[in-house]
Amino acid sequence: MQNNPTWILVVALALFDAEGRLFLQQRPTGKHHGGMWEFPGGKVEASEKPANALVREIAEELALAIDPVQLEQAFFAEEGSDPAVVLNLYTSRQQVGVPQSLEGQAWGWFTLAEAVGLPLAPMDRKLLSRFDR
Ligand SMILES: Nc1nc2c([nH]c(=O)n2[C@H]2C[C@H](O)[C@@H](COP(=O)(O)OP(=O)(O)OP(=O)(O)O)O2)c(=O)[nH]1
Repeated sequence: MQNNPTWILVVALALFDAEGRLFLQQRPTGKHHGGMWEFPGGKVEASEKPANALVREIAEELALAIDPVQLEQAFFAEEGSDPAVVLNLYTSRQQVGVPQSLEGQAWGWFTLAEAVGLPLAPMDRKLLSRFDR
């Protein structure tokens, strides 16, 4: 990617458990949208394919081994400028163990009704609204 990109690509995961609850985590205070809840994920590096970046981010944040074969492309959102942030959301129903909070973030499993009641980062709220309740 260029030194001053006009847009950046972020990948995120809507991970559902066996009861259909959704995994969300809280952004650390002091960061952009600090304290707000989000789908786990992060920025795609220049040398990476998006799905590989997602697997890396989930391992780094939660010590979970996400199987790329079980990822489905879902929705995207775009926000801002200089740079614009493009967020690609994937879904997975892979049954994972208990996530570990490797970055100290709060997390939980939420029904969709519970999730909409959380203070969500703006694009995460937009994306969440795409799921049927
Ligand atoms: N999930 C989410 N990310 C957003 C939104 N709006 C927005 O600018 N972002 C940005 C914040 C971050 O730059 C990026 C998400 O990547 P990340 O989770 O790796 O960000 P970060 O703050 O931990 O990393 P960094 O900037 O410290 O390198 O997307 C939003 O509504 N939801």
